[in-house]
Amino acid sequence: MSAQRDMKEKNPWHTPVTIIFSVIGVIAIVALVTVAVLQNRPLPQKYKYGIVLDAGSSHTALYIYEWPAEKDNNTGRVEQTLSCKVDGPGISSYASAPWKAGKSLTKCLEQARQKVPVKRHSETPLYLGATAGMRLLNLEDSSASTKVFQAVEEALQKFPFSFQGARILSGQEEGAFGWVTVNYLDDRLEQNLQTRGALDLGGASTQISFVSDNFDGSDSPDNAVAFRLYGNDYNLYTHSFLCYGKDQALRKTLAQQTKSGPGTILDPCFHPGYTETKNYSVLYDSPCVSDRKPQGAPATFNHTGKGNFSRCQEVVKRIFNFTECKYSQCSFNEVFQPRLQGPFGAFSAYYFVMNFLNLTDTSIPLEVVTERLSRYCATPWNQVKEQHPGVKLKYLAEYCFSGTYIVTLLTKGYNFTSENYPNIKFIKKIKGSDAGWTLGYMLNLTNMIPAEAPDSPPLPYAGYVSIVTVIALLLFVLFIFSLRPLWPRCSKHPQII
Ligand SMILES: O=P(O)(O)OP(=O)(O)OP(=O)(O)OC[C@H]1O[C@@H](n2cnc3c(O)ncnc32)[C@H](O)[C@@H]1O
Repeated sequence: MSAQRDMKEKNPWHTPVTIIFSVIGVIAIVALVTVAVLQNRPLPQKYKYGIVLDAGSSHTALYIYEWPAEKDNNTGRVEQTLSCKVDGPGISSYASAPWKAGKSLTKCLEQARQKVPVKRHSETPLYLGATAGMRLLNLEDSSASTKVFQAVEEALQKFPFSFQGARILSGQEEGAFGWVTVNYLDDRLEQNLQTRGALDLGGASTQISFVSDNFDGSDSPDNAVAFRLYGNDYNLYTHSFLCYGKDQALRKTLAQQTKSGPGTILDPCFHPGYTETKNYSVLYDSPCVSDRKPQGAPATFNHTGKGNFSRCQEVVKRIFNFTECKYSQCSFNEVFQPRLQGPFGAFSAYYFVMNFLNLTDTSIPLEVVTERLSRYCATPWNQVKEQHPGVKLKYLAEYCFSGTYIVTLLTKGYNFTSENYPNIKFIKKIKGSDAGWTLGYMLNLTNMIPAEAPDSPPLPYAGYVSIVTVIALLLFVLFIFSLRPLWPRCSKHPQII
């Protein structure tokens, strides 16, 4: 008893001090862990939005993009969150009743109004970019094109978004922004990987854009676009062929066959058994063919299918000029084109048509592609209609021509061969976003792709908090050990001093 009393008397404050330090330490740990957990708990994601209207020659489509609101320098990933196809034709078709062009857009804009949270409406930029249809209308009748834009702007300004204007994109912009879209979505720009060329087939124009080692723009400055993206320089080759979209190319091919204004044309690009009465003035109502309108032709002609792929290819080839080239190498129509390089993504009508024909797999050799097309073109029209009851008749009637045109454009026009044809990938979407110029256009106008690679902290935030917590714990344990001399002795045999 007296020994125990001795011990208590020697260290009267040992136990309370240790308890106080321990309590403080435990509180410190709990506080640290709470801070780390609170900092890292998933917050409800907030988004920003951007809207782009693609006013194409055949139709208009609205796309909404979203990206995380809290990212600095707009470095968050941009994704398509809604697409809306406007009913009716492209805005250039409303030249005689411009107000209808504006009205046609309202349904999709209403959808956008529902989709974008109300508190983001006023800060959401809204762009309209028009492509080859409006380029042609502007060439043909610039005052009609101005009126269509006025009507469209009036309609768009009625919505609560931040309207940034409606304009015609140049062919060069259309090609370059299509290339940016494809490579952004594939993460090839940020990661500095080999880029993918872009092949876009619209209704009125077609674009080819790619990076080639032997192109620095000096041969043909009009085809050069220089970009600095994420700290890397790109010298892009791009060309847009106006009147070589699939609808205008079809007009050109028909115009080739109706030069002398016959009453009937036997067209190898349409199925046997197909026959329609068509109007000459409708066929030649486009600047792509208007100068070739036959004199003294009847009002209508009989368009009759013969279904012959190789003869169709002969007719299609005649719409290209391969004879003249003032450069070291050309694609067609005296347009410079450097050596094809790298993988390619082919979208829009390239995809629609090749997907219908079951030919999106480019490991199918080109000879097999042409064999299949020959068989398809030779299929009687009635049989084709029976086999595809749900497909729009206009598209269905034209797939033989469209497939032949695509193969001819790629191989004879751009010089793809059996060796590099497999480098092409027919694509519609990449990671949920449509391939096309709209995303690249918005990224550019909102400065979403920095010229320099953003400086990133050496550690991600969660890693930083975890390391701080572990170090704090270690320090605390060391601290407790440093108090060892003050620890109460827990011996079964009390020491008597
Ligand atoms: O770029 P521009 O030349 O202005 O044309 P666009 O913007 O209207 O062109 P799209 O990419 O929307 O469409 C390209 C073409 O594909 C056609 N098209 C769309 N859907 C199709 C489908 O399912 N099958 C076949 N063709 C289709 C459409 O009519 C056009 O002729």
